Amino acid sequence: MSHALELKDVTISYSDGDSHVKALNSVDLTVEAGEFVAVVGPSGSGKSTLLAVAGALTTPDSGQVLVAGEDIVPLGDSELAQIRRNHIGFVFQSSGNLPSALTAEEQIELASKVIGKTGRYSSAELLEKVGMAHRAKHRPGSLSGGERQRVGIARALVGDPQVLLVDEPTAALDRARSQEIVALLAKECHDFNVAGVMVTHDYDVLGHGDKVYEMVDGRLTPSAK
Ligand SMILES: Nc1ncnc2c1ncn2[C@@H]1O[C@H](COP(=O)(O)OP(=O)(O)OP(=O)(O)O)[C@@H](O)[C@H]1O
Repeated sequence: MSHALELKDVTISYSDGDSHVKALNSVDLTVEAGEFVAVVGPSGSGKSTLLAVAGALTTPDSGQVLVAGEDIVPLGDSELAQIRRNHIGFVFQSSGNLPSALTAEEQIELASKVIGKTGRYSSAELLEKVGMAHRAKHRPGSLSGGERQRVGIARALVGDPQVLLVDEPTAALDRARSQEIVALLAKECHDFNVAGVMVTHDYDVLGHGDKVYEMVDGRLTPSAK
């Protein structure tokens, strides 16, 4: 059986004039279906690069990135776009990028149209799962930061992705809301059988990870919660 997501010996470097940075330095990571992994590290340590590589947005210099058993590194742009549409959901920092004119329900329906499939659950069911059924007709302007994040999570789960990539989900939230949102992310990964990877600065939310890794200067190592 293949793993839902696997990075093997992945390296990517950037040059900027005289300086040369290994944003990812021989990174290995395996995430199983239904597992929620947290990656913590300081600014500039390579966390966003890790998500970009795992999410078929950036091709590494070397190594393998296997999504549902397929190495995506050799693929071209249109095939990578297909991998993103079919297999990967993204949750962003504050879900501030939700179109302001659309209700919560319409946000989910739009995402479904964009990827061209619905998946197991209707938009109403997805909103129910993230505790937002009662706010389905509300637009982002009348939702709190935590509620917007819940809509962002439901939107990322449209179409049954195998991998959920989460970038600093608590950046715009207070402490209590941060705990709720990360607990919800972990629960949805377990319930939807999705391989989740969350990158964060926030040490307080690491307890929700089934596994925790630390990123320092492009190197990923297992860590205690
Ligand atoms: N496109 C790029 N061109 C040049 N350097 C880059 C590029 N992307 C990332 N880097 C460099 O690679 C390193 C890792 O960056 P990355 O954004 O992955 O870190 P991060 O841990 O996500 O940081 P933050 O928490 O501040 O978002 C940094 O030194 C950054 O300056």
